[in-house]
Formats: sequence, structure tokens, C-alpha cells
Amino acid sequence: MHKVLPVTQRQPLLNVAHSRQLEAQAAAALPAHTLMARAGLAVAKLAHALAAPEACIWIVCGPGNNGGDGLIAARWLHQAGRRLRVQCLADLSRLPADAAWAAAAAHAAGVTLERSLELDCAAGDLLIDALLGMGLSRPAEGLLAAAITAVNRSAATVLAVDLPSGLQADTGQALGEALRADHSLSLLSLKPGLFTAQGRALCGTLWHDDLGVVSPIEADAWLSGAQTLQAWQTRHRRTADSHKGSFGDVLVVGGAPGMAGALQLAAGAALSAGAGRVYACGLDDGANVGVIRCGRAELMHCPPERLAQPESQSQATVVAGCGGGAAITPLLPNLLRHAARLVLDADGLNAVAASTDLQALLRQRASAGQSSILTPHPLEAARLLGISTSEVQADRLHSAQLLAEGFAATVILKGSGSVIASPSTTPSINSSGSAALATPGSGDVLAGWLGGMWAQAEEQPTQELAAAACYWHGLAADGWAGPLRASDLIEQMAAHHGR
Ligand SMILES: NC(=O)C1=CN([C@@H]2O[C@H](COP(=O)(O)OP(=O)(O)OC[C@H]3O[C@@H](n4cnc5c(N)ncnc54)[C@H](O)[C@@H]3O)[C@@H](O)[C@H]2O)[C@@H](O)CC1
Ligand SMILES: Nc1ncnc2c1ncn2[C@@H]1O[C@H](COP(=O)(O)OP(=O)(O)O)[C@@H](O)[C@H]1O
Ligand SMILES: [K+]
Repeated sequence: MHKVLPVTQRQPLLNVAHSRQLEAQAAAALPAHTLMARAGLAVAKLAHALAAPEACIWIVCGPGNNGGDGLIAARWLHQAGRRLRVQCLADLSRLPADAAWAAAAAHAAGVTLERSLELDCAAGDLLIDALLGMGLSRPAEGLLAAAITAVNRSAATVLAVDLPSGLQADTGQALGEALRADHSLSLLSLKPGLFTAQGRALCGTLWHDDLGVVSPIEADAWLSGAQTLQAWQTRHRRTADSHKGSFGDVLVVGGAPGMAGALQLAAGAALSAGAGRVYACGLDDGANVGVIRCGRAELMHCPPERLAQPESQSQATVVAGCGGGAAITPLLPNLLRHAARLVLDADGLNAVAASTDLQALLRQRASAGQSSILTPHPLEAARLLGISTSEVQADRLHSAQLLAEGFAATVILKGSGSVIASPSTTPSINSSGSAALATPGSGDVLAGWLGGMWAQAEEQPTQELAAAACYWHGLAADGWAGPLRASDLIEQMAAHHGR
């Protein structure tokens, strides 16, 4: 058993169907009930470590094998002499086979199984959520729903078995009210829903026990970690004979009236990421003056008129759209036709969503040997897909993959647990980052930083590059309790150069 975050090597994530396949394969090779015995013991060990010796441990068990894990844990904790209250909120005669075996084992060991819900926890108590796991198929009702509400109101520390009840393991979306845990112990496989959408917020500190099973099943997604960044930094160590021309050019286009800051942030990030030369192309005189005055004397200026010349973009890495407003739209046909490498963000994405002509130009880029990375937040993704934001969020992995296939581009679907998808590629979920990034301009920093990295690594597969940029961006915010101003974020990211 180990804490999952921070992640170094990427970790495979299995959806519910594949987790069940793994469980069936492993169970077939082991004596009956072995996996549940191991799962219950793992839960008991973690609970024993988390709860102070005098604390009461409350265990609420539901109608499936998740409840069975809780019952096996109850048996071990009882035998260890812990103060226990075990409430089994299911029809004991209808438990599945493993859970029925667990109930019999708990009963035989002398555990008292209460049959009603009565949570009267004190602060310092530990409450184990064994109500619902991977088998969640509809919003909880009746006693189970009441239990979830009661747990969310209780003063106890909450440990969720496998995943918080009410959280969908495939998508990270709550189905009805979901339980908010302080700790979650994922059993056998890690599931995508633990790491994206509401997953990160609901799971608390995440633990994993693989129950001694090595998975032969191909990942549905990868949880990407520090290794992506380490690999990038190893590959792009600055040699003694390097000069600014070794690190590529970035052209940042944005900063419509009133949005000069977005341009400054993106251009400043590209520069701090290490690009050789960074040209800021403001879509308003005010934005250009802003760039001159922003204290980044290293930035160069590119007048928008110059974008009419294809050579201004055909060698550079272009970051387009940060604070672009409507003024970005007339520039996009040229950018889409000529930019060798194009990061499309914010209003650049909104303009594409509103125009089938621009969509066609974007799609054509891949066949012309030009690469594109799109960085939508959920609303921008919704506009591109012609659906609602909640439909995007309902299955973030699927939404990102649809965009990637539809536009023949790498896509970063931002938000808690950013999803990185590319055509015909297993997607990744970024493991770093926190709500410290929920501040204005942090997306501009990501787009600019990504452009700055790309200018130095023109040949690197965009899926790897995007994963490394997301990890770097999130890493800089890890450990911050409060908001992190976007300009400070750039400095925090720069502090991780070469580490
Ligand atoms: N069988 C085994 O050997 C193992 C089981 N494990 C545990 O088993 C869990 C999966 O077990 P199950 O497949 O039984 O799934 P659950 O324990 O999540 O329960 C599913 C049962 O609840 C019902 N249900 C679903 N949503 C409901 C709702 N909203 N209200 C009321 N009932 C609802 C389902 O119809 C099903 O009968 C995992 O999450 C994990 O905790 C793991 O420990 C691995 C080993
Ligand atoms: N709660 C959160 N947890 C992790 N990352 C977050 C969170 N909120 C925002 N972010 C990250 O911050 C950035 C915000 O980007 P975006 O929504 O485009 O903001 P802006 O337009 O203000 O720059 C994205 O990279 C997103 O993934
Ligand atoms: K649970």
C-alpha cells in the first residue's frame, strides 16, 4: 500500500469494465475470497494507522462487495481490540457471495452488526465508507443516501474504501450526492475517476493497494507524473556551446483591447520556459504599450500586419488566442495556414468554434505536416463540440478524445485533473496541480509556457510535450494553500528549471 501522489513514473488507469476483468482473472487464479480478504486487511491496516488508539472507528457497509471489504476490515479491527461501531445498511440475505462470506466471517469473529444508521461520531473518530464502490449504477436513495449525507455532516475523519460512495469510477463525476472523504484507498486498480473532474476533490489523500496482483491489461488512460518533466529536462539540457538561436522562436498573438495582461503573461511564460526569442503581437496598441511597460524588457514586438507574411510564422512556434477577443478572428486563417506549430487557446478556440471555415483549416493542418495543440477549458471545449459544459464534464476523457480526433490535434482539456489526448493515442490525466491555479491568467501561462517548451523541442511528440507542460504547471502550484497569482506562477515554474 502506498500514497499515490506525487507520481513519478506514469501509472496505468483502468476503467470499471477493465478493473472487473482484472478482478475476474486474478480471482480465477486464487483460492476463493482471497482478493476480498486482502482488500479488507488493507483497509484495516490503513484505518488502524489513521485512527488514534482511543478513537472509535465507525464502519458503514452497503449492499455489494464494497460493503464486504468493510466487513473484513471490521473483523481485523475487532481482533486488534479497536473500539468499533459497524452498521450494515443492506439486506444480509441478498449480499453477493464474497460479501456474504465477509459478513459471516465478521459475525463469527464476534463483531456486532448494527442494522440501522446512527452516526454519532466525535471529532477524532474515524468513519469508514464501505457503502458503494465501483458498482455504483444510480444515485443513492433511501438509507444509502441518508448515510452519505450523514457522513458528509459528521465530524469524523472519513476513509473511503476503493472510492468515495457516489463517485463514478470512470469519469470522476458524482452521481447524486457523493461522499467527501479525507482518505481513499483504491483497491486492485487505479481508476480514471479518482483523478479528474470531482475525483481529486472528493477522494482526499489517495492510497493504493494492488492486492498483490500484477495487471496484464492495457491502460485506458495514464496518470502522468514527474517522469514526463524529468525526461524533457534531460533531453533539453543546455550545452555549453548553445546560443539563443538554439532555443527557437515563439510568436504570441493576443491581447485585444482590455486584455493586454493575457498577452503579457503568455509571452512572459514562453520566455521563462526558455524560448530563444519571444515576439509579442498585441491586437491593440494598448496591449503593445503594455508589453513594453510590463517589465519584461526581453520581449520583442511583432506588429499584427507582419502576420500577413507567411514566413513570420512558418518557422516559429505560435501561441494564439490569449486575450484575443474578436480581434483574433481575422488573423486566424493565416495563422492556421502557415504556423508550423500552433498552440490555440481561449478566444482562438472560441473563434474556431464559431466558424466552420476555420474548423476546416484547423483539421487540414495535420495532413500538411503542421502540428496543433488546443488548450480549452471545459466551456471552450463545449463550444468546440457544440454541447454543454456539463456534457463535457460528464466524461472528460471522452470529450478530450473527441476533440483530438475531430481536429487531428493534441488537446489539453484543462481543469482539476487536466486530460491530455491525441488522435489514436491512450490519453493521460495530469497528476499535479491544485486549486491554487484557479486564478485568472493561469491558462495564459500554460499556453505560453507550452509554446516556449515546444520552440525548443520541435520534434517531440505533442502528447509527451503537453503532458510535461501540464505537470510542470501543476507542480509549481502544489503545496500552495491559497491562490497563486499568474505572474507569480511563472516565477514558481521557473524555479523548477533543471531540478
Ligand atoms: N469481489 C472481490 O474480490 C473484490 C471486490 N472489491 C470491492 O468490490 C467493490 C465492487 O463491488 P460490487 O460490484 O459489489 O459493487 P458495490 O459494492 O459498489 O455495490 C454494488 C451493488 O449496489 C447496487 N447499487 C448500485 N448503485 C446503487 C445505489 N445507488 N443504491 C443502491 N444500490 C446500488 C448494485 O446494483 C450492486 O448490487 C469494489 O469497489 C471494491 O470495494 C475489491 O476489493 C477487489 C476485490
Ligand atoms: N481546481 C483546480 N485544480 C487544478 N488545476 C486547476 C484548477 N483550477 C484551474 N486549474 C488550472 O488552471 C488553468 C486555468 O486556465 P483557464 O481556465 O484558461 O484560466 P484563464 O483563462 O484565467 O487563464 C488551467 O491550466 C487549469 O487546469
Ligand atoms: K466506498
